[in-house]
Amino acid sequence: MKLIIASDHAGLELRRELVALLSEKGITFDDVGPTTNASVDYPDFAKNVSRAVAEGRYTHGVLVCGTGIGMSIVANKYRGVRAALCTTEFEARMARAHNDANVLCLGQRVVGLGVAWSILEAFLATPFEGGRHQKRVDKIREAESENGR
Ligand SMILES: O=C[C@H](O)[C@H](O)[C@H](O)COP(=O)(O)O
Repeated sequence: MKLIIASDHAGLELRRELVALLSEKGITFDDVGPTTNASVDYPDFAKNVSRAVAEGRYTHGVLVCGTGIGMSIVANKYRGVRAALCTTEFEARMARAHNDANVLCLGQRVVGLGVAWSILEAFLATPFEGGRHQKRVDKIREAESENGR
């Protein structure tokens, strides 16, 4: 697993807390900012992470903004990126097991640290089930091709 994480200003605090927990647990990652809480545009950070996952430089990405919505909208524009906005651990497990999601989006203004950490842990620990879900993921790829992504 190769993990990359970023946020905007509205997700900065939660990102910092998650990054501290990842380090504590010995999980390696690259944190690509931002480094100050100055207001920034979430698409700029979503693009960096999504491009890195789309190009195969990272296997998993995490994006945090105020709601997680803007980040997920941008991330899902990238071919090969399956971004899931999760507010519960169950959603994170399903996003991995059924959808083979490779980018997790979180909202700092929506979930607290405890819930966010349980979501992230589930996201990182749950394997894709394959089987009947594989052909559905293949159809997502077909949809990307149809739309010129
Ligand atoms: O989907 C967008 C995100 O939630 C942004 O983090 C949010 O829109 C930023 O809002 P503001 O500029 O008011 O902090």
